[in-house]
Amino acid sequence: MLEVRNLSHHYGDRQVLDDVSFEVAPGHLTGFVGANGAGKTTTMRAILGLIRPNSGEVLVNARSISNADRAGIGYMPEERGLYPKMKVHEQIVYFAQLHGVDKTSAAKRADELLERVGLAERRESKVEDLSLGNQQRAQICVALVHDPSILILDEPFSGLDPIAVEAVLAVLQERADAGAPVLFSSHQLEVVEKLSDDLVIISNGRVVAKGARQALQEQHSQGLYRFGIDDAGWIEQQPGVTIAGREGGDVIVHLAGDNSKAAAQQLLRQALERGAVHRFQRELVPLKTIFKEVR
Ligand SMILES: Nc1ncnc2c1ncn2[C@@H]1O[C@H](COP(=O)(O)OP(=O)(O)OP(=O)(O)O)[C@@H](O)[C@H]1O
Repeated sequence: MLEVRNLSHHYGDRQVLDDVSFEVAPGHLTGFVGANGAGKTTTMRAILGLIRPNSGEVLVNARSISNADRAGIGYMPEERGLYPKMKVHEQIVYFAQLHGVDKTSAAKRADELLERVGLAERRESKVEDLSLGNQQRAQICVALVHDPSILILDEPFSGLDPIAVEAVLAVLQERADAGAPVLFSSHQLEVVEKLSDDLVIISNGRVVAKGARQALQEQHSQGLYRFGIDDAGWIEQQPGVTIAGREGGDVIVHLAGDNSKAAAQQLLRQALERGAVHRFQRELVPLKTIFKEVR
């Protein structure tokens, strides 16, 4: 378990982290989202020990994080740190060796990772000759080559095509399945929604929402139901019903009151009396909506 506890930090008289606390559970992919300048990179740097926060602490398995813990972190910094003139495979091996992996194992692991992220054919290319998306894939290999026990990734999916997103996700999931806590920041909310088990949302240096992604979505979706019915004109005339949206022939309704579950069943009965119901389900708001609500 990786835990950030009560982190606060100032740059000059500007407070950029204000009592930030959250946990990244082993085996979980935790999405870290927030607007530009919200404090994600600063938090990650504090975890890595690259800045010393004014107050607060970082814990690994309930103990203060040690240098050994930090050496075991796979970090993908926001400012990408590859050497442009170095060849891709050579570079990944070089970084693995910095983490104490012997050259033979590093070379083998680098080949495996390059294969996994679809970059094997470019192993002998100089980094500067790669497209930005491919440089990104190489950077991910660097973060993973020493089989890190914790992963901290600043925008790992930016600039990746959908196939590469899938490939990178599979590698991250594998590390998570091996028990690593994985924290990744991203502005691609639909990607975060798809990938993350847990969420931390930060706004102006404060954590404004956190927890299991599904639970957070459910919490923000109280009273929302989707009906697939041919004629929905009558539905908005019902007391306590407002139309929250229409999509692909479905109507999404919001049911007011504490017992929206019972109200939904009542509405379903009415709909069935009027004709066929092609679809009836609870509707989950997208992460984008939650993000706007809490920030
Ligand atoms: N070295 C620094 N000196 C002064 N201010 C800084 C420094 N680094 C970051 N900041 C400020 O701290 C705040 C938080 O920045 P941070 O990079 O942590 O945000 P972020 O959430 O990662 O943003 P983004 O999504 O744009 O990468 C910003 O207002 C930024 O300008």
